[in-house]
Amino acid sequence: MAAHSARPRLTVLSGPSGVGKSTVVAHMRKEHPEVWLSVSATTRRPRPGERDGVHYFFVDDGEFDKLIANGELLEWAEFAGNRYGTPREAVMDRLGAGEPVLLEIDLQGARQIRESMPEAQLVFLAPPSWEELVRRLTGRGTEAPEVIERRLEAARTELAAESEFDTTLVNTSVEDVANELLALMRVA
Ligand SMILES: Nc1ncnc2c1ncn2[C@@H]1O[C@H](COP(=O)(O)OP(=O)(O)OP(=O)(O)O)[C@@H](O)[C@H]1O
Ligand SMILES: Nc1nc2c(ncn2[C@@H]2O[C@H](COP(=O)(O)O)[C@@H](O)[C@H]2O)c(=O)[nH]1
Repeated sequence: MAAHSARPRLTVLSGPSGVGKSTVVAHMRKEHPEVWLSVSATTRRPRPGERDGVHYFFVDDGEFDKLIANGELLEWAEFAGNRYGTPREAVMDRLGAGEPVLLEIDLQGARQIRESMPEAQLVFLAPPSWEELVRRLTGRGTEAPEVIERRLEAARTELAAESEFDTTLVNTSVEDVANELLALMRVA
């Protein structure tokens, strides 16, 4: 098979908090439930409606320490006061079975994946503008003002790192971006 038609097997989706990563992925998976998304572990408290084992594995600091110590995380990072990590085994099982895998993680995690799995494709989701990013993050209504500030501070660093990624998608239309991501993953 020609190299250009090979299916990319691991795709990392990153971008500043509030840009719409979860919204795009949820839209994509409604049409294509076969796209497997890694469920991360986090020390963040659940938001209303978030379910353990579905949106995240919600753990305390001690449990997260153990995941790190036991080598159970493929990557992990501290983001805006909480820790987040990708459980290694489930990802490796899927990749071993030849299935496409999607990670939705922050810039620090994307950099770690680039180091450990250079064959992964890194996709950056960018906002149409800074003002729109602030509007989305604030409008979501899930974070206190001081947490929004921390996330926006991190967003400046993340936006400055766009050139480290293989591809940038601008999230103007959820549907368009979901289709572009599917095409990059060779699912549709
Ligand atoms: N294309 C879009 N146009 C307008 N609003 C959007 C668009 N995409 C997402 N949103 C809205 O922006 C807000 C943030 O989206 P979402 O929670 O998916 O972001 P995220 O990147 O996953 O954030 P985080 O990294 O903090 O988890 C939500 O209220 C969502 O409905
Ligand atoms: N490095 C990692 N980052 C992750 C992981 N899971 C999620 N995230 C990123 O954290 C921020 C904040 O998420 P939120 O749900 O609290 O809004 C966001 O950028 C996520 O993409 C992970 O396993 N590793």
